[in-house]
Amino acid sequence: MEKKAESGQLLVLVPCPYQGHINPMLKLGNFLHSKGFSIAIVHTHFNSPNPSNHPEFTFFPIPDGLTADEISSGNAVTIVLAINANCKASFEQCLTDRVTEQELQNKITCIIYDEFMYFSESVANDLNIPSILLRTQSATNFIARNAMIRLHSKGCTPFPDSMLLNSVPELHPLRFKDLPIYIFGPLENYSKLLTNANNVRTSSAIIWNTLDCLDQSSLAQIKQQCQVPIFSIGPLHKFATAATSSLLEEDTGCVAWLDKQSHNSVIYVSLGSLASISEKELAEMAWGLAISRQPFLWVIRPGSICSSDWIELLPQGFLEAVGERGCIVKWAPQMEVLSHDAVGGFWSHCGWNSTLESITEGVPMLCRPCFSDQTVNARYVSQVWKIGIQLENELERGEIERTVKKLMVDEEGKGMRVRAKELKEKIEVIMKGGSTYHSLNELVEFIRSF
Ligand SMILES: O=c1ccn([C@@H]2O[C@H](COP(=O)(O)OP(=O)(O)O[C@H]3O[C@H](CO)[C@@H](O)[C@H](O)[C@H]3O)[C@@H](O)[C@H]2O)c(=O)[nH]1
Repeated sequence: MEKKAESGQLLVLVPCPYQGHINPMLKLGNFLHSKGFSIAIVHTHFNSPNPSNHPEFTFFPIPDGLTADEISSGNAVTIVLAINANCKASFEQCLTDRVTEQELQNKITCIIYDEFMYFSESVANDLNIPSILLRTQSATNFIARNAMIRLHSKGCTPFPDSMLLNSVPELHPLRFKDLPIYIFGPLENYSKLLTNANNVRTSSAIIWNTLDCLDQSSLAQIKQQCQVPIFSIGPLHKFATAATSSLLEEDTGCVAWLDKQSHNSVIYVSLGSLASISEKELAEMAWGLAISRQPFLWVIRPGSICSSDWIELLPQGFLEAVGERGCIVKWAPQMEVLSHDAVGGFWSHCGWNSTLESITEGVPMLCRPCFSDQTVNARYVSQVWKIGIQLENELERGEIERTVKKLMVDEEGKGMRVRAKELKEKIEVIMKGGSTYHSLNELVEFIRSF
């Protein structure tokens, strides 16, 4: 019989306050809670998840010291650097005063923190508590971003146009244009953030939201060089309860619209929680979808086109042209959407969560990466797993129309759908008795041994 965690074993989880990071951390919390651990979530005031959706956790907000200017800049790298500079004292105080008091002076077994909340590691050290870090992007991206940091420190960035399509030595099939960068601020800041997140000084282990069958050679390479155990336990979203950790309200009306569409006919379009597009790109996307004549469900997040009145920015005549064939929402219940029988393709920015969620539902992808690890993921979707097509050029309606048809209707897309279903089935087996299953069990034993 499985050994339960000792009563009162308390884990403190510190998510990075962005949707793509909150989701995997809270799902990790769900999993560990199911194994008998008590879970406390320490989070910044900025972008805090809704505690009432997670009655099984205790939430502890901490002041983050962010200024109104930093928040309104929308620059995630600046904001995360500021949180790391500001939060050490408030986190330490929260642990010594509130968490232990609330949990009746129970000892904190371990702090599990997002790699980008690296201030947590020094707090853990000060208080003599073991710590583990969670990485929410692929292992291949980890190697690619280290290559980018090295090239940047040698003064090779930005890469000249003539280099962009060349392969990066030893990183095949990645090209220089696929190396992760952040486009909304100086590369210097992004490189600093990644370098800090890379430095695992005293943490006891790394939890990685990935799995061997997608990331095998990169994981093997990293494990060889790493001093601490690595638990590759992805895809974490599969261990979720029904509870949502969405920061925006999900529009469930789109599921009723999907119910009326035929099998595999709908292309779902979403660029995640951070990426944005210009008005011109919005117009090209709109007309590309319109002339493809394919039903579509499109998430246009408020603020993603530099305006909250996004519906007014849609080109004139577009809504009339598509009529009932299109459904537009501000935020969707994405996992429910991807598992819907009507959804046959996913136009995605290729954030790692969206990529994993699409793969585990066997949905082929139209990839349009924007920044960070998305370029690496898109390249792997199209060139390694061969379950998608990448839109590489400037967005243009004719090319969008052709690519949507290629994915949704043509033989090429059918082949991708078959491979996507095969990959989905392979992952199901891995989760039931393969590498993910074993890593999860090993992780639980590892934490219980503290
Ligand atoms: O309408 C929507 C759109 C998205 N989601 C969810 O939001 C998450 C989005 O995560 P992700 O696809 O990873 O994209 P980002 O929000 O852009 O995530 C950031 O964090 C990721 C993990 O580190 C990185 O891979 C990305 O590049 C980075 O931009 C996913 O779980 C989606 O299911 C919804 O629930 N509803």
